[in-house]
Amino acid sequence: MFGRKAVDRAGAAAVPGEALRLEDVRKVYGTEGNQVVALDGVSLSLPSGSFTAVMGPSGSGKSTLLQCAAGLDRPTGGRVFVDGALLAGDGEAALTRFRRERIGFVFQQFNLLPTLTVMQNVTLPLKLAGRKVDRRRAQAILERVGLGDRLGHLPAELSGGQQQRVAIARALVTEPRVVFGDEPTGALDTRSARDVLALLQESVRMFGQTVVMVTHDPVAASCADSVLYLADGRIVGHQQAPTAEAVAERMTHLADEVERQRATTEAGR
Ligand SMILES: Nc1ncnc2c1ncn2[C@@H]1O[C@H](COP(=O)(O)OP(=O)(O)OP(=O)(O)O)[C@@H](O)[C@H]1O
Repeated sequence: MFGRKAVDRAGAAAVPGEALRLEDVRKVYGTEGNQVVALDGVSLSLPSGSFTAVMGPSGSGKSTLLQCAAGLDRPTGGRVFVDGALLAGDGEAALTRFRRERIGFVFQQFNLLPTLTVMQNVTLPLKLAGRKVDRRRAQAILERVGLGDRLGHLPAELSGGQQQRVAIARALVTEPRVVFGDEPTGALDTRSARDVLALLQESVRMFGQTVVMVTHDPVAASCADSVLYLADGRIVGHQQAPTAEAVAERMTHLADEVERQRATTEAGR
């Protein structure tokens, strides 16, 4: 008897302990003659319980990578596996189901529903997925993010940092295989950003959550276990146990390198 994870529908063997795998993922925007290659053959494997930051110059493909890995968009080529399950199937409904079952997402602008209370926002993903709404569990998660006394408040009655903590609770409530963050601290002041990063770290260290976060901020990236560097749609580097200084230095080199390569390409035209 094969377990769910033993063999996926495409026949590739799942790797134990692997939360996310991308195989030669490509994303091309636009139509012929006017194409942008946003991802140019990205392959990666992230273990369960890891915290990864994705960095790279503007336009290097970070958001596209996240969108494709999280099932918010479909790659043009290659394969994405979340917890051994292949992101496949036709149409939006299949993609939506995949996301609801396996993915949590935290956006830069929080994306809470303004007319719903904190508790209603957090339990919404369970309702949408047709799952039992365990209010006690939702409350426990909200207590964990420090908002146990704000259950009946509306998002507009909270600070930006508090709203992002609600968004994290909402992402965690379905027990997703991977939580993706697209600049989750981008709209926050330093202190709120620190709180949000500490929460993400805690979810990884204490609860074995897998987190992948795009950021422009070397300090935020240094909270992750490792950093992946993208340039022109490709992974060009990987750093373990990053410090903010090391990340900032790498980014400076990367920006110079990209600038040099672009100048060489322009000169060759
Ligand atoms: N919907 C789209 N249609 C056409 N081109 C797009 C689209 N989305 C992104 N691109 C292009 O794909 C490339 C990668 O964009 P992406 O947003 O992934 O980069 P990024 O690294 O997240 O950039 P930033 O740091 O500025 O947010 C860019 O050249 C961008 O212009």
